[in-house]
Amino acid sequence: MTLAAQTSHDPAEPDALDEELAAERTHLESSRAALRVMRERAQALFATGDKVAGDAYTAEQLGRHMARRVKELADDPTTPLFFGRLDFGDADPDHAGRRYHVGRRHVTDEAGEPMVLDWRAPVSRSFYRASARDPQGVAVRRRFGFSAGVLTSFEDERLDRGEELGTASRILTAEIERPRVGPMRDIVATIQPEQDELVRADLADSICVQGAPGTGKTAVGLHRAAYLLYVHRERLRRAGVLIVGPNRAFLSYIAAVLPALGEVEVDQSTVEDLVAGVPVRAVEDPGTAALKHDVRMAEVLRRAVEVHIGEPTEPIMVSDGSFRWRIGLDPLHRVVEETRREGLPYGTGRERVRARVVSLLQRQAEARRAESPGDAWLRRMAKSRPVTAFLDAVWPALTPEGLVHTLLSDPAVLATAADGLLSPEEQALLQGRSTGGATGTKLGRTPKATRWTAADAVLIDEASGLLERPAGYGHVVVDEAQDLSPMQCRAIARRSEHGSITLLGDLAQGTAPWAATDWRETLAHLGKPDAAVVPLTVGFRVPAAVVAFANRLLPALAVDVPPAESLRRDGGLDVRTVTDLTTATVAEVRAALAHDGSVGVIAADDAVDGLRAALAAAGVPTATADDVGAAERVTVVPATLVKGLEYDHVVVVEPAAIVAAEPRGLHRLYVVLTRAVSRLAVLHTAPLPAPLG
Ligand SMILES: Nc1ncnc2c1ncn2[C@@H]1O[C@H](COP(=O)(O)OP(=O)(O)OP(=O)(O)O)[C@@H](O)[C@H]1O
Repeated sequence: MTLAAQTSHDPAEPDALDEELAAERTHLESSRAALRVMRERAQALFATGDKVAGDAYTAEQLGRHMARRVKELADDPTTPLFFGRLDFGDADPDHAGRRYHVGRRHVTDEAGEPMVLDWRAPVSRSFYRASARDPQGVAVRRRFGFSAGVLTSFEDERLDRGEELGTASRILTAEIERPRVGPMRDIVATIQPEQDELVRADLADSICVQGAPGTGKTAVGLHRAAYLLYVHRERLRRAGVLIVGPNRAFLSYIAAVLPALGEVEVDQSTVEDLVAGVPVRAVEDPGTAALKHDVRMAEVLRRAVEVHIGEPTEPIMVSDGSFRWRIGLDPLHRVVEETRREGLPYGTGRERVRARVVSLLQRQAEARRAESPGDAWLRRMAKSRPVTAFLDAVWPALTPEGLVHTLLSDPAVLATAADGLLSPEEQALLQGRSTGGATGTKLGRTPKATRWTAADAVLIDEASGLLERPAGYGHVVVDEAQDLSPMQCRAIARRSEHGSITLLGDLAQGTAPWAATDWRETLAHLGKPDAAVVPLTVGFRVPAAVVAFANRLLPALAVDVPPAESLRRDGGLDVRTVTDLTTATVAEVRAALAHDGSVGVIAADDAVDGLRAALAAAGVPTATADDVGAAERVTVVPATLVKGLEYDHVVVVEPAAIVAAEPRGLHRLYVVLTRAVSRLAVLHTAPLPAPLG
């Protein structure tokens, strides 16, 4: 094997370079050995954990902690332990003359000296941000090139001599142009300065990233999660971090990134799963769904809850066996009114009323007996029949399903709650009176017997938030956020009320009927109206020629987004009229398989099965989009599932059919055309949609 050692600006003797490379390899080997020792120690502690811990609870806590620690210290032989090095100059006050290797996690030797610094450590920031203009004390920045875990090259920038490569770095270029296979990988080695600024934003800051396809939004979101977990370990471990993605195929595509960065405890969910309080067993017409996702429904639901709070009509008389106690109407009015004014979630309010009633009883008992009744007495009174009957009259217990069930089934209840908010036609639509109940919610006599739709689940989640506040996350990353409905935003807002969010999206890729056209509105629904909207404009995925082709659609998409510039000058675009789509697809896939990398065939949803069958018949096995670990190199993906994914070679089959399949079909086509990493082939029999023709 030849060692392709290279420096960019400092041609030195090849022998010296080989020596340097050899030294770096030695450092890599000893770092790996040190990591092994760290892991073995953790494992040993894990094994003896229950012997050293005092009690079962401590043992379990310790066991869990050690299990996590062992996982965090896993070493993947195919990913390099470090990817960069910083040599500080003599003048730096803190790090004068020091040299640090920067990698995926801290590795220390037996004496506790650092061998590799975590990329998230404060010093490592200079690896991403130092420049010739602002060297931040760094004399030399070195980047390493790897192939299958073997260190093959390095590239130096002498920042102290004003040298800087920026995006001209050969190692960056190689990483970007690398043929893609399998799931998404981390980008720690090549995070760009403007991305790093977002990754390292303060935990308190909510931010919204508007970026064209392939500008690294998903990558930024995942790395920010990893960064925040590093800096605020304890707090975020308690509060939790959540990643929200558009569908399960996408989540499985990104699932390996955080574990590769040593972060194994992050929740990942689709919005649908986040609000899955009830099973979804019915499908809805788009019009009714859009109405249920409309933000006015939040107010309808709030009112529907509020009408349950009534006025006390009779005093409470309750006996404890020895005495009969009485609470008159006036104090009961005051209790209800005071609690109502506090604006608590309804369920919490009910318990607050109960507690206040009990404390009125307690005061009477104290006055009579000159001593305070015990806890058992208080509990008994709280659960006594007269107290519960009073609560049921003025503040009845509600369930979210019950509430939505009534709203969808009882015209009078809906009319009251929706008065001035929804037109009579809209109310009829909600209750399936205008569609004859052909699609949509299949109402049963009870909530349990009802077959709910996905939009019902969103309403039920809203109702549930009105009754009880859900446990929130410390930080939530929301990907493909342009497709969130106002009601879905509110579901996320409830879960991030006391935390911050990273919102990632591209208005041009909005395909939902309620897709955002202005980030400010989305942010307002998310409860973060003041979050900064930051653009990302450098594309790392799609070759320039393909971007130019896809961008012809932009004027027709009616969104105001900054155009992106592709870093990739390579790549190929081939748009062809064919006579038979199936035959042409099979031939195109065969040709693509001659190259390295993944092949994605993207077609209108209803064409997918046919294409898979044709490919199978031609001896080309294919995988489905949610099976990222599949051995097959070819995936056939329905257009509606391809958002956020990428393939090395993309074959788009019949764009006109993709556009015709849905109201925002042109936006969908824009998504579809921007999935290619190296080559895009567009095969069509029908004329191309107008903007492309
Ligand atoms: N700094 C970087 N260095 C190397 N690769 C990068 C960098 N930033 C992004 N990439 C790569 O570019 C590709 C696109 O990134 P990503 O999927 O995060 O983009 P996106 O903006 O979320 O795209 P989309 O809008 O299509 O969902 C990925 O393969 C990612 O690894």
